[in-house]
Amino acid sequence: MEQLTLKPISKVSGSITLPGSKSLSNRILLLAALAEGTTEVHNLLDSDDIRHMLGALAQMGVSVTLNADKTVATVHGCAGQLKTPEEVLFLGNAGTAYRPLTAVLAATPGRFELIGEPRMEERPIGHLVDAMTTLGANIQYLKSTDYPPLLIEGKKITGGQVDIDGSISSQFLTALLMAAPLFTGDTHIRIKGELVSKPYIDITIGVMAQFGVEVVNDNYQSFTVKGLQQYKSPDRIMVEGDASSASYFIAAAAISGGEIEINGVGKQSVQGDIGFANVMEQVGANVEWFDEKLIVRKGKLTGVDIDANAIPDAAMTLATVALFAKGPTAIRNIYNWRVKETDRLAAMATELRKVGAQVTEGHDFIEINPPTTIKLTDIDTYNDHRIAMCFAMVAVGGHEIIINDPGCTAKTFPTFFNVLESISTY
Ligand SMILES: O=C(O)C1=C[C@@H](OP(=O)(O)O)[C@@H](O)[C@H](O)C1
Ligand SMILES: C=C(OP(=O)(O)O)C(=O)O
Repeated sequence: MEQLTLKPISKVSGSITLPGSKSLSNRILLLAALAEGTTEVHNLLDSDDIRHMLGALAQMGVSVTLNADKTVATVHGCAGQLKTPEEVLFLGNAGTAYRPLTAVLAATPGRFELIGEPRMEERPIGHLVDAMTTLGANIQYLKSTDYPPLLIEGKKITGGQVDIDGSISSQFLTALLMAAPLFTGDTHIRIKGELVSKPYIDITIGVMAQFGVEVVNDNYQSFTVKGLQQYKSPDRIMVEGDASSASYFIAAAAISGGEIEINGVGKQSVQGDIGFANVMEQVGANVEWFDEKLIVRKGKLTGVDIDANAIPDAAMTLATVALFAKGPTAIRNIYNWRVKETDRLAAMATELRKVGAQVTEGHDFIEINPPTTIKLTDIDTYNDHRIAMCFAMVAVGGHEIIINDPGCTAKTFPTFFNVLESISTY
C-alpha cells in the first residue's frame, strides 16, 4: 500500500483555485445528457466520481467531448433518448451517479444493470427503489434487498402521488426529482421521516431550473414536478468550486499562521457546505467573504457544539480542526456518516484516538477532546477521500503524519496533496 508522509507544516499561505463541485458536475452532466441541445460545461471536476458518470453516459450513446485537462465538456443532449448499454454500468462508489441514474433509467425504456465498488453494495438504496416501485418502476436487487447492484427494466412511468423516506440520504429525493420530468404525468412527492442533508435539494432544484424545469417545494415536506417536460440546454453552464473541498483550506488557514485566498466559492455559493465557513467563524477563524472567493486567516480556536446535518461532508473537517481547538468539539445529527464511503463515525473515532484525542462515538454524533500532545501515527483512510484530506490538518498543525493510501482522494480531489503542498512552508 502506498503511504504519504506529511512533514510538519510551519505555515500555509497563498492563493488556491478550487476544482469544480462534484455535486454540481454530476447533476449538470446528467441533465445536459437528457436535454435537447448542446451544453458547454465549464470548470467540470475531473475526478473518479465524474468519470463514472461520463462513462455511463457514453455507454448510453451520449456524445461528450472534453478539453485537454477535462474541465470543459461539450455534451450533445439526447433529448431523453438514452440507448440501452451493451455492458453493465460500473459506477464505482459515486452516490451522485448511482442514485440519479437509478431513477432516470427506471423511466427510460431499456435494460440496465448498475453495479459499483464493494462499498457501494453496502450503501442503502431501498428508499429510492421503494418510491420508484410505487410509481410502477421495475427494479430488482441482484444481491441483497435494499442494496446495489440493481437490474432495471426501464419503462414509461406515469407519475402520481409517492412517499419517499428522506431520513438516510437526500440523494434519493434528488434522484426522484431529476427523473420526474420524464414521467408522463405530474408527480407529487411527500417526505417521510426527517429529510437529511437539505441543502443538496436546493442544489438539485437550482440545476433543474437552469435546464428549464421548475420544482414546487412546499417547505421540504412535499414537492411537485410536472410530467412530460423536456430538459432544455442552457447552452453554457459554469460549475462553481467545490465547497466541501474548500473546507480543508478554510481549516488549514484557521489552524496555521498564514492567510489563504480560496477562489471558487463565496457569498454567492449555491452549496450548503459553504456553511462550514460560518462554523469556522464560530470556532474562531477570521473569514473575509467575497462573492466568489474567501480569504481566511488564523484565529484563536475554541471547540463548538453543532448540528451538522446540513453539512455532512464538510463537517468531517471540523473533527480534525478539533485537535487544535481549546475544549471539546461535538458534531451532532450525523447518523448518515455511517452509510457513506465507510462508516465515517467509527473510522473518524478510531483514527482520532490514534493521534491521541479522547473521543466519544455516539449513534449519530462524535465528541472530540483534543490531546495534550499529538502522537505520530499512520492514518488508515478506508478508501474514503475525506478521511485522507481531513487528517492532512495534523501536518498543518505542525505535526508529522502518515496517510495510508493517499490516492483515495481521487474520488473528488485527485490533486489535493499537490494543492496543499503549493501553499505550505516547512
Ligand atoms: O446530492 C449530493 O450531491 C450529495 C449529498 C450528500 O449525501 P446525503 O444526502 O446522502 O447525505 C453528500 O454527502 C454527498 O457527498 C453529495
Ligand atoms: C458522501 C460522499 O459521496 P457520495 O456522493 O458518493 O455520496 C462524499 O463525497 O463525501
